[in-house]
Amino acid sequence: MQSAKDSLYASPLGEIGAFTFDEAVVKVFPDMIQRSVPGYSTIISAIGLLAARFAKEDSVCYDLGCSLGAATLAMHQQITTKSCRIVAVDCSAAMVEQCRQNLSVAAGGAEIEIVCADIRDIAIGNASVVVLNFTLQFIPLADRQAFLATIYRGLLPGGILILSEKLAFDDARQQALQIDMHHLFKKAQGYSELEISQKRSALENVLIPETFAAHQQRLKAAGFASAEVWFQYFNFASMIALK
Ligand SMILES: Nc1ncnc2c1ncn2[C@@H]1O[C@H](C[S@+](CC[C@H]([NH3+])C(=O)[O-])CC(=O)[O-])[C@@H](O)[C@H]1O
Ligand SMILES: O=C(O)C(=O)Cc1ccccc1
Repeated sequence: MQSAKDSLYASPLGEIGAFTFDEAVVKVFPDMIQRSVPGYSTIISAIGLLAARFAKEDSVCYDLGCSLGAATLAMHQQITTKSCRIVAVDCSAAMVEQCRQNLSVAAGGAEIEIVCADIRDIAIGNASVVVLNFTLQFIPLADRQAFLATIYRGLLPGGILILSEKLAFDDARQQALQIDMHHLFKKAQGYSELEISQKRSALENVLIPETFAAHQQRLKAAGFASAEVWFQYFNFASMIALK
């Protein structure tokens, strides 16, 4: 997936609008997410491995908030199960359009269906794998419990939810340190102080992180038997919830 360098927040912006997944973001998205999310590539690879382990015959693997289809592609490359289908969903028309182009190379193996829709509105059923890779954080807090309950109901017994999120911390010093370390990570990736602070403003009230404890509690309340972190790099974590 070739991509232009992300310089969307490099020049001073008079007014910083709320972050959206529009055409401008789509053009630079692979570079943006790679340089902004510590461990992103590691998580994508592991999603492929986990999908290969959990994908059941005649079941569906969902990639919810698929963006350009990186997790779908990883699952497609790793799944060897017969008659397994992958459904990739995103509500950004610009993302879905580019995702269709990116995934057109994925021939053979699991069939891929790409849907432009709000993930809160789709039917989820017969699922062996559900991926929410940095997507739940953009869903309003008030909708998160009901949405996870819908995912739980759509999963087959023994199914897996892979939930990756930017985390918050209850302890004030941890919260300050982890955010600081994320900003140092971004600086080391070539982002300037201005880019970091303008993007931070754009994400305010758009990307809402929660603590691991809050996620774990919600997952259990939705019905999941267990929920644990399998990967964390500063304030970015990926969790496994099992039905
Ligand atoms: N309600 C919604 N319905 C559908 N899509 C949504 C919704 N809200 C947000 N999105 C979509 O969720 C994606 C979040 S990016 C996911 C990365 C990807 N998973 C990856 O593995 O590369 C994460 C990030 O940019 O930090 C965007 O494409 C939104 O359009
Ligand atoms: O850039 C950030 O600060 C993030 O939290 C990650 C991110 C990555 C891509 C789009 C939106 C947020």
